Amino acid sequence: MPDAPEDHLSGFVVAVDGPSGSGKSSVSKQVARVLGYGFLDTGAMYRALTWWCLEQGVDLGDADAVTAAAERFPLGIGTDPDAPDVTVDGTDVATAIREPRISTNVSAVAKILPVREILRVMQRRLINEAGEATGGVVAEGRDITTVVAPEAPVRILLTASEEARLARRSRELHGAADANAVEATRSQVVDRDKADSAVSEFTVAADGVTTIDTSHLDFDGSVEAVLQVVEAARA
Ligand SMILES: Nc1ncnc2c1ncn2[C@@H]1O[C@H](COP(=O)(O)OP(=O)(O)O)[C@@H](O)[C@H]1O
Ligand SMILES: Nc1ccn([C@H]2C[C@H](O)[C@@H](COP(=O)(O)OP(=O)(O)O)O2)c(=O)n1
Repeated sequence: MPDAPEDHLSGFVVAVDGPSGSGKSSVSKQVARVLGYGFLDTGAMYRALTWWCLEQGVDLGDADAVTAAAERFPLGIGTDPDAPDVTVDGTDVATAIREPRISTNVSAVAKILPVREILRVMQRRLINEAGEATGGVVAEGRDITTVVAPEAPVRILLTASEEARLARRSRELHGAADANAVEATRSQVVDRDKADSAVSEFTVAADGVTTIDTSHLDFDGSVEAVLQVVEAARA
């Protein structure tokens, strides 16, 4: 009997996990561009599901209702690093899913284990489709190295100090990293990571996972550090 589609991974998979603001999305996207690989932002999937539940008036505290929404989730997600579109039932939600109302609610959705299992299956299918199309994929999130693609040949935990992560997110959201801007960002970074840590281990590297601390690296340095781990694995 042939393997079920999710039984093995197609293409060369680079799995990247880490806390908010560590640089997962931006660094992984650039690594995918350099390698000519696909790119999968799994956080965008949790965000889009949260957007859809809110849109439909689903009570995020009702795990059965959110799971039912996940079962019929009409998500479209691009894996081209230059066009990572996100649509829900044909509506472009790429900008809407970055709004604070989604950032503050997404952990409630991500903590529901049957929802995680539904998205895990979708994520493996997307990784395989992208891997078949381009030869490889860089997939990033919170549980890619441990749950979604634990057999990936490259598994990286991207970390950075809380101070560095707060400053980056603050600059991104408020254009500044002064004390007020950092305080306004804290709940979206620190509190969310605490909530997300209940269901995924992304603060300590699992066995076989390489930690890259980007606290003192600039963006290009972080990209280079990831590429070096990939090159070592392919050598
Ligand atoms: N090594 C780095 N040094 C400085 N800024 C960075 C670095 N990596 C990412 N950034 C910036 O920090 C912000 C958050 O990065 P992002 O990739 O969204 O993090 P994550 O996906 O882990 O939450 C972005 O504005 C990004 O350009
Ligand atoms: N593989 C993943 C990816 C994201 N999540 C959850 C946890 C996060 O709070 C949200 C949003 O993830 P996202 O990567 O967009 O968040 P940050 O950019 O790191 O702030 O989704 C998850 O539980 N598992």
